[in-house]
Amino acid sequence: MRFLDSSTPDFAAGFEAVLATANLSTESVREPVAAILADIRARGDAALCDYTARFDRLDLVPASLRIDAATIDAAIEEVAPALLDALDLAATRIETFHRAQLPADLELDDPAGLRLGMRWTPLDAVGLYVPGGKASYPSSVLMNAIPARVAGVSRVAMCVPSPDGALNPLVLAAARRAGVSEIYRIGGAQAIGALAFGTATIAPVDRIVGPGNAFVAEAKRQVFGHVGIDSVAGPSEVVVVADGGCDPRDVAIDLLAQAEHDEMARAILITDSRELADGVAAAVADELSRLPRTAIAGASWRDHGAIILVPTIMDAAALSDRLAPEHLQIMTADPRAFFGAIRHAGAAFLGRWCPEALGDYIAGPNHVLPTGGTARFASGLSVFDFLKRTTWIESSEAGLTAIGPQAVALARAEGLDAHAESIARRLSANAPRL
Ligand SMILES: NC(=O)c1ccc[n+]([C@@H]2O[C@H](COP(=O)([O-])OP(=O)(O)OC[C@H]3O[C@@H](n4cnc5c(N)ncnc54)[C@H](O)[C@@H]3O)[C@@H](O)[C@H]2O)c1
Ligand SMILES: N[C@H](CO)Cc1c[nH]c[nH+]1
Ligand SMILES: [Zn+2]
Repeated sequence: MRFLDSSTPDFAAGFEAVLATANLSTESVREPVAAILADIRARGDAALCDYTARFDRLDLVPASLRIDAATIDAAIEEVAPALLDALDLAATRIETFHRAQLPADLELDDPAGLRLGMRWTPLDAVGLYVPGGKASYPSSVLMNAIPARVAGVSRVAMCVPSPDGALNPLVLAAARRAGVSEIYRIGGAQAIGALAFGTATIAPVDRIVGPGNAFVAEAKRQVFGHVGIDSVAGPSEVVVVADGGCDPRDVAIDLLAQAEHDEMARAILITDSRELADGVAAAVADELSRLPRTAIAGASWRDHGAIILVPTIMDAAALSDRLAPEHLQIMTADPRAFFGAIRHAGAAFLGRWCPEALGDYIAGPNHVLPTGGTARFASGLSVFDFLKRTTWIESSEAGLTAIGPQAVALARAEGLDAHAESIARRLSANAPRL
């Protein structure tokens, strides 16, 4: 963990180093991912089965890539009813929040006599990536699939790795609850390649969404253009802004809740209280000694963790914006005032009673969020990722007469005579000539 005091002369260099580790780079896996994608494109299912055997230690044949309905039914039978109820509450809340996002079509009466509009249409087929290497994520199934269904996508294909053949029953229950159409037991770059290019068993999709490790993130980046993708959601991150009124143990466990996702995850505290900073450092060490995922969380905290001391809590806003974190947890006396000063964050959690984990599971907004500083220009998953827009123009003869001559003039200025003629030939003889 790095400790930085913004009042010291070496702070700028130290903060640059924090920024450097926070910037998403998948450069180191660019070549292996390109090779996997090329192989999937060339050899389809056979390559998919080979990589699954190599990386997930699971021997498959093409017919066993897809998880059948009987396996899903049997898995759901295994899940405790109370857990299915919790899943259902989460699904209902996520559905309500995403339904409220649905945009209305636009239709304008134009003063020149045309009608102009914009119509939203759901995508036909999407691919959802649900991570499954170091942990299982039933919650990510809901977060990926529910917005797709709310948007009206008819084919929702999901890939989830099952290392050593282990399938999490709650992942399958979540897929059933959220209305996933097809589930494949594959992961990594090979799953992204199969969804993008298609194989004999898996039909290609139009857009691939969902978080994953560096291999998944880089594969999505490489298939972009052939298919659409959402933002690049890589290893998890949190910036916690906390003042001296907070309990150091609350802050410590909130930082570790992110660190336990991945050795590459990043958890950063910014505070105006030296006492809190020292208390959190001690509490993290203590909590790490008892947490089951101590190896992963400990490595993340050691290599990517930071505590930054600032003179006043509002000074934390500019630093947080430079990090543009996936999650920003605001534990200050007036969290709304602090949030008002923030421009870049995937999602914000306001107040001492709002740990980020509440948003991971059940609050309603999506937990698939931009990481690695990409919150500067990207947003979390929403119904908009599953919709596209078509604009439309309807013109009468009067409308064409009103604005056609200017279009003819512009077409001639571009030297595009067929464009000019296609309008000019429809203009009435007494329309103005420019
Ligand atoms: N941003 C978000 O919304 C969000 C949500 C949940 C999880 N996450 C992140 O998703 C990530 C999940 O990662 P994960 O590893 O647990 O699961 P994963 O499913 O993303 O990756 C597992 C796959 O990686 C591939 N792989 C592993 N080692 C490889 C190698 N050496 N060469 C080629 N391929 C290899 C394998 O095919 C394996 O199936 C974590 O970083 C977690 O923080 C992010
Ligand atoms: N915090 C993760 C996004 O970075 C999402 C998640 C799923 N389950 C638990 N957490
Ligand atoms: Zn989480």
